[in-house]
Amino acid sequence: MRLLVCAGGTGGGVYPALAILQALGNEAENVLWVGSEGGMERDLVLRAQIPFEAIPAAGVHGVGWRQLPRNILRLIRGTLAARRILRAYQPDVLLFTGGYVGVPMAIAGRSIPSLVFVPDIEPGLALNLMSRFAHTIAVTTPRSRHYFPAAKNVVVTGYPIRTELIGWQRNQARQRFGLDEEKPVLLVMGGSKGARSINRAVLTHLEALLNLAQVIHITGQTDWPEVQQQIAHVPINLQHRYHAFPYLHEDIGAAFAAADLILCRAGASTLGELPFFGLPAILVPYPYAWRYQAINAAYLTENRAAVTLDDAKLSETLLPTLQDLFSHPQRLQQMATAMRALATPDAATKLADLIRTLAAQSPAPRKHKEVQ
Ligand SMILES: CC(=O)N[C@H]1[C@@H](OP(=O)(O)OP(=O)(O)OC[C@H]2O[C@@H](n3ccc(=O)[nH]c3=O)[C@H](O)[C@@H]2O)O[C@H](CO)[C@@H](O)[C@@H]1O
Repeated sequence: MRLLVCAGGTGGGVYPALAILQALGNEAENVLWVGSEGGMERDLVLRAQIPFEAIPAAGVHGVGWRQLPRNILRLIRGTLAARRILRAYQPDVLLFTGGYVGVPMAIAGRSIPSLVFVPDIEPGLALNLMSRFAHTIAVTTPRSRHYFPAAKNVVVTGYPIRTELIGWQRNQARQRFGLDEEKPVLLVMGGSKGARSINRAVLTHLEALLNLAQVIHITGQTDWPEVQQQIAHVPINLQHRYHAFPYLHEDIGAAFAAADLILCRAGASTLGELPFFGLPAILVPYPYAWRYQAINAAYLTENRAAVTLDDAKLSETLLPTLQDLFSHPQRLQQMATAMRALATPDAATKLADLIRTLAAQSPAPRKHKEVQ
């Protein structure tokens, strides 16, 4: 099977595809990953030792008049580059999991069997466009179905989990970070790039927060220097409770397994990774990402697995919410149970099966008309 993965932008577009490749195992030997020039996918994909090529990509929706001609030009250049890659690589199947980079590839490769995995409940603009060309659309929750025409082949698979997240025991995970086994642990993260408002609210209340719980704080690269300066102001007797990192690669699974509660954005991964770990959440949807994160957060909150806080009021609401939750361990336990009930641990396997089925439908090699 010759598989071409086209995904990128941020971690949210990359990790689901990596999880699917892991589930394909040896069958995924012939893989080429096409990402966007300058995206964060390059490092993540090369880290996983997968061959990588970059093409120009840019969004055109909601872009100002000055920027629009430049972005349209990039889209055209991206489509031409995608055609060249398809002609040279001749894939049997295309896999898309997110990012603008998929749009030129979906246009250039529209005759090739393709799977679009939509991680968020509501498909973003780019995935919506790609799904028009897709042979199969896979979604995280049944709630996504009504965003697609009934005639489309939509399969609910759940959100795929990377193998490096699996297998951590709570004790072992706590030891990994040098955490006390008895005291509660709060994990703070802002998605793959960090979240300034979450970082600011945590730093503002850090002392009070460390009196409530031990904290693993993943800051993102941008705010890391500022956070490092603040660490010096943490009272000496509380410093051992604060564990800050700019980013965690393989150890992110240990952070999830060690925590009793997470404070985070509501990116698509929260629909899969938090249920997998049965990790109750305080969700702060990113207010500038259309409605996607608000819809994800509403789903987890309606299922009583999370509470949602407004980004604009976070500095006032964060501490009382944490005090309330940590003083009601039974409620936290109920949220954990509700979160675990949403888990779909076989999602990666189901997605790998869909790819196998599509590969079997692939026309004889070197017959894809659009790319000749
Ligand atoms: C601001 C923005 O537009 N965010 C979007 C972006 O978020 P983002 O790129 O943050 O994506 P997600 O929240 O879905 O996933 C983040 C991923 O990064 C991993 N991780 C994070 C930090 C770390 O230190 N180590 C690590 O491995 C997490 O485990 C997770 O797998 O893509 C998501 C998926 O389309 C969308 O739902 C979000 O709305």
